[in-house]
Amino acid sequence: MGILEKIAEVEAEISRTQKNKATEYHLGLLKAKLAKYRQQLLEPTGKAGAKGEGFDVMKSGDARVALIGFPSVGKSTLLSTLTKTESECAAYEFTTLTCIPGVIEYAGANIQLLDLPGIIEGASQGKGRGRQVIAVARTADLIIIMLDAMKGEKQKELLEQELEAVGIRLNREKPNIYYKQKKGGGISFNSTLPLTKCSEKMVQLILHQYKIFNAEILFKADCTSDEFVDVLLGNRAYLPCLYVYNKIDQISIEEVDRLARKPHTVVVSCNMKLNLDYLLETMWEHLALLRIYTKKRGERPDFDDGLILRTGATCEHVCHTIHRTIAQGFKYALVWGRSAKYSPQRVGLHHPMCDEDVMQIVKK
Ligand SMILES: Nc1nc2c(ncn2[C@@H]2O[C@H](COP(=O)(O)OP(=O)(O)OP(=O)(O)O)[C@@H](O)[C@H]2O)c(=O)[nH]1
Ligand SMILES: [K+]
Ligand SMILES: [Mg+2]
Repeated sequence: MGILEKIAEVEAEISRTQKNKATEYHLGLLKAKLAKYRQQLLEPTGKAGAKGEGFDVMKSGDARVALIGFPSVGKSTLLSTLTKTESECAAYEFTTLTCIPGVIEYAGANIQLLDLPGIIEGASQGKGRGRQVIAVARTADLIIIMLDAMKGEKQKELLEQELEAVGIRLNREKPNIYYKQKKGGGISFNSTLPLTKCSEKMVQLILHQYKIFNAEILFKADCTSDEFVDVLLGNRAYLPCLYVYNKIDQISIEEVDRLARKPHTVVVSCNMKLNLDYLLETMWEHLALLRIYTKKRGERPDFDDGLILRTGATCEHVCHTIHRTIAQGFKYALVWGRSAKYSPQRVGLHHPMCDEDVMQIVKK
């Protein structure tokens, strides 16, 4: 039996099985099995083939945003509208057959926007160019799921399933579980709080299925067994996602209002250029990039020429962005802004920076 049939079989069994206390372990195990098969599907062992499968587009700029959606929802129209790049747009499906990069200049940052071919149901299993599109999506800092406002709900669900199936987790934190495989000593299981969605027994059964008999596990949050499997398999991508409903010129104002209130959602019309400014603003918020302004002693900072860094960046990251040798001669830095307890605060290399901080480096 091929891997696809195995997957189909387990999926069928999951949907046949009623969800209740008695079937809890059985279902948990089935889901762990499913995750295992999908893993095998994505990373065929031995032969190369999976590698280099994506479209080779160089990363450039400060961040990368990938446009994912069914055919003809308006992905290329959006790229052509927001960037100087033209990507062919047409009323027929699968107009775009490869990855087309464009650049959005916003708040002093260069954001790479990638137009991609439309994907369809079954993409994660290799239908159409789905696998390649998804491979690119994994490399993005933000995913935009573009939807046709007329058929958004169904499309949204299907796309989420496709991305989920290949280990992409949208708008979710990495589960707070410590896991380490060991050479001996059996399974050591602990949790820092009472667990309501998973249990030691469940974890043992799952590990058994993966033929793991020695490991250390510490649940630091009330996670589910699915989340444990995610940590166990390890190659999950936790990415922010924005849902963009396009073609709102085609639906009623009440419907526009309803869609606009959903979380992580922006409604637009690319053809009519409606709400695109708000889309850029929300995109920027979801990327959560930091703008850091440096200054020399006795001089004013240059607010037109900031450095762009990622969330979680420290003083050390700022140094590296300026030049790779700066951190070596670093004594301390003075920081003005939201990350400082008082302005200026004297900080070390590990100081976490905030958006729009001003920094002055003092050398040894
Ligand atoms: N009514 C309406 N039509 C739009 C809007 N934006 C795009 N379209 C139309 O939708 C059709 C498809 O647009 P594309 O940009 O080619 O869509 P795509 O998602 O790139 O499609 P593929 O590359 O085939 O996956 C074109 O005929 C566009 O003119 C919009 O805001 N409103
Ligand atoms: K199209
Ligand atoms: Mg297109």
